Amino acid sequence: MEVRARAPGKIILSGEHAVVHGSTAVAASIDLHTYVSLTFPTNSDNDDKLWLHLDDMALHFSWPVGRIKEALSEKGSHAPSSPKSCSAETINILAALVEEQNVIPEANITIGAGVTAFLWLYTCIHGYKPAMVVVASELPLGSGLGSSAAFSVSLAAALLALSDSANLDSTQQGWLSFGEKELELVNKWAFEGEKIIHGKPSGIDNTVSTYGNMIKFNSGELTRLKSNTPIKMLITNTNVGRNTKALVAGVSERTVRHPTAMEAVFKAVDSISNEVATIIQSPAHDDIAATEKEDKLEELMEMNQGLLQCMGVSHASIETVLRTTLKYKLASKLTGAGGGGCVLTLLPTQLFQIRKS
Ligand SMILES: Nc1ncnc2c1ncn2[C@@H]1O[C@H](COP(=O)(O)OP(=O)(O)O)[C@@H](O)[C@H]1O
Ligand SMILES: C[C@@](O)(CCOP(=O)(O)O)CC(=O)O
Ligand SMILES: [Mg+2]
Repeated sequence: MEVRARAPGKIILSGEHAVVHGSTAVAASIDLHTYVSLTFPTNSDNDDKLWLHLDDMALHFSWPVGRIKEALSEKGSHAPSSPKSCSAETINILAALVEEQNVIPEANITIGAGVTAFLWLYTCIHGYKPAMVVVASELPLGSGLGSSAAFSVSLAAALLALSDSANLDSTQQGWLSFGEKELELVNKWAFEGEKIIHGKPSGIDNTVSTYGNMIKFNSGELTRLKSNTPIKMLITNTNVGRNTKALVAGVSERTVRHPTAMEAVFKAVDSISNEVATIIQSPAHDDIAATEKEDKLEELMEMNQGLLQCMGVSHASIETVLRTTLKYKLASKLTGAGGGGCVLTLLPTQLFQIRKS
């Protein structure tokens, strides 16, 4: 039997990093996904391996399930309905299982964290059962568009769909529908995956990837946002690679060095995010109101970008995009962890009419 799941990436409109320290943030899912297929071999296949194929990178892993069991010994736990954190000791054991495969090139070494997260989610949800898992993604990895969360959410969804504890309704054309309880479980497991990849995630990325649409997020609480006017954002990828875990740790270190100043920065970001959420949800009945709304959002994006610079997560490549878009009077901010990665630019609806006059 095969099950397939997909989960979207995201953009953060306001509040990245500060959200890790308790501030509010606003995020929206995007139409780029990570896809996971899970197949259990039939008895006649006589296969005792757990296979993982990362199609985009042409990386193929396979572990005899007995080898995983032996390495984890009593540390493994098979409890699909009780999401559990992976201890530092178990992360090391799983990372060693990944490393001994010797398939990840030095240049892509950060992929190891994703594969470690895979082994944790798989063994917790399915124990030591042979299976084949294939992953493919439309998202650029390590660019701020939440590939780590889309990976964790799509994986958790596929694994839970075929677990004993799943109680999913079949809808038309063979699709399974996840109810509120199941979505909550997917989100919790995905958060455990994100912890292995990010170190200290806020949970916003896995939450928006699980529930979709636009959300306001604060300390694990999500509020769904409804925008009644479209907001267009251009996403520019600087193509400068970076690692979320290192950037999040850098902000925490700065916070330890300058607690009072950083507290003020996080408080300002919190106000900005709440204002962004209010503006997004406010009605705009005509072009003038829509333009006013966009002007306010542009100003808040610039303010948020300034505060991200205070946190030390901007980058020369991001500044280049900011300067370039400013030439056209367009406002931009980094999105995700920064340090390279992607930049958002608001594209006003009246762009062409306004700029011409
Ligand atoms: N399709 C995938 N296959 C394996 N690992 C993945 C995949 N997508 C994401 N990851 C993991 O997530 C990491 C990138 O996450 P991160 O640094 O948080 O950036 P972002 O989430 O913005 O893309 C990768 O280095 C890898 O460990
Ligand atoms: C920096 C942060 O706010 C977002 C990270 O997003 P990404 O992994 O760069 O897509 C971290 C988090 O909230 O977990
Ligand atoms: Mg990430």
